[in-house]
Amino acid sequence: MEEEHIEPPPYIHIETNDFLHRRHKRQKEEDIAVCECQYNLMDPDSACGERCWNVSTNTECTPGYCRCGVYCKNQRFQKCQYARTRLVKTEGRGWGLLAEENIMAGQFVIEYCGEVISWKEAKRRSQAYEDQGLMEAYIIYLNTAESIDATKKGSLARFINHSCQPNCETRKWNVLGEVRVGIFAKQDIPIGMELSYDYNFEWFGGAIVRCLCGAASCSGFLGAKSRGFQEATYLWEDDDDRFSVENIPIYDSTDEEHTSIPKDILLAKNEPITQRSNNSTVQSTENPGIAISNELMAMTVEPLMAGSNELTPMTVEPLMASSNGLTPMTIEPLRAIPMGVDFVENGSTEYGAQYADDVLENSAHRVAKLQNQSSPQSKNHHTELVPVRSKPKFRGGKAKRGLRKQLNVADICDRLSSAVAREEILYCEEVKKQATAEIDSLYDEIRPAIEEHERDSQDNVSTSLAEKWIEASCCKYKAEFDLSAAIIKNMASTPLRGKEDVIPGERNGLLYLQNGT
Ligand SMILES: C[S@@+](CC[C@H](N)C(=O)[O-])C[C@H]1O[C@@H](n2cnc3c(N)ncnc32)[C@H](O)[C@@H]1O
Repeated sequence: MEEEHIEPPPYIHIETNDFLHRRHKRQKEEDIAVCECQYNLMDPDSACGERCWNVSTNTECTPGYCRCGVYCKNQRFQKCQYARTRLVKTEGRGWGLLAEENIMAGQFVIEYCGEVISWKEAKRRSQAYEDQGLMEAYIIYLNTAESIDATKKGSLARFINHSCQPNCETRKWNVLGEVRVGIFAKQDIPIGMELSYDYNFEWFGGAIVRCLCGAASCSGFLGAKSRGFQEATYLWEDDDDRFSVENIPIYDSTDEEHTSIPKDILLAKNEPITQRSNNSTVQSTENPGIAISNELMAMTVEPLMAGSNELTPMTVEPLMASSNGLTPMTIEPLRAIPMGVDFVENGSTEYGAQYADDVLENSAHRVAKLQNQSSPQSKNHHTELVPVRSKPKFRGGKAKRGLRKQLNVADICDRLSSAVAREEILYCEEVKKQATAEIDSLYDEIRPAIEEHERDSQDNVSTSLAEKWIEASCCKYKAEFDLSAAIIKNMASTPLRGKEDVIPGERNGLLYLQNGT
């Protein structure tokens, strides 16, 4: 093995994010969340463990404010309390990171650090890196307005490879007023195993890379669910030839030897750049031997509702009709699934706070009517859905924004038999969540400015902040619209299934594979 002779291409190692387009936020005293924990020598869990309010809201305790003082266990990002890891050369996937100790499920592994840049800059850089022939992409989403670029500066987390069946996941934490991204173990990880997470929702894009994770559930390409990938491959257009990417240049990471970071973007050292080698020092996280099969067939879909409001049943060809023996089926039109209501497991339905009572009344009436009208097939799916009104609870202005009509995406996904359809909806939901989180964090920024303005009515709220707010609002509305559109499209154009058809182990319409299954 050449392990001792080769090194990864140079980069600048950092352990906290570097802010390029703005200053690090200063946490205001009134914004500091102080938990109720008090350290008790006899109970080690008393010092900000699972029961800590801050832990349950993914917020780190602020030193000097937490009563547990030095015993506080909820400052892991701040104290860089990382798991022990080791860099290794993998087969075909460049460098990777291994667990160098046994890691427990839920454990904080490492922070994904890099340069915090605006979304516009991320787009510009991503294109520039691609133009420079950089095959490894290190930009991930932080929120709808910002990204983290670990290309030139970063922590060891930049070496964690993607897997479609990963043992880690990313989680966002609030640390001293800033959002930071951590890699957390999804399961117990034994010493020596390669760490991986699913890039999909974080992936900024870049060259299209064939995924070599080897998982049985492999989606074929890195970030196949990412917006960048979908835009590049025109997934939802015309004949809906999703995943038919023959015309797009695909970078297969085993195809060629290549330099990782072009010399002109290196900041750390001016050393010769390490060539990618096919020598392997580790095995892939899962089944490295499994050949990648990505034979998804294009699906034929009749035009959506043919431009009329008449809701008539439509014929849909199933996905992969030739391989799984499914035959074309007739599905009920969308009316069988009333939108704008939240289907709850026990049959109750919650409406959003913004609906006036008469709207609620009408909706309830309509839902009940539709249920009576629906065919036996749709009855089978939806007869248990009974709308009930729940009074909105307003507590302060901020909560109001959160109380919009909610869709129960998990329930909707459970009704869809097409994995691709479910994935699209889950992707849109994730984007919507990020857009919501972004506007929530902006609210915290804009609120003090507004209050200040109201108090002494002198200064205006800064234009840039107001613009940011408007932009974030637009993003959020767009994300909500995209989610609704994805649901409508997929419910109307892909086969539905009954609750009884949901496979054990399935959640949100996705099957979660256990290790070794
Ligand atoms: C964040 S970097 C990960 C570290 C990278 N392997 C390195 O050597 O620096 C992401 C890049 O690693 C490669 N990569 C990560 N996961 C992969 C996978 N499952 N299959 C193929 N290539 C992968 C791709 O080139 C991708 O652009």
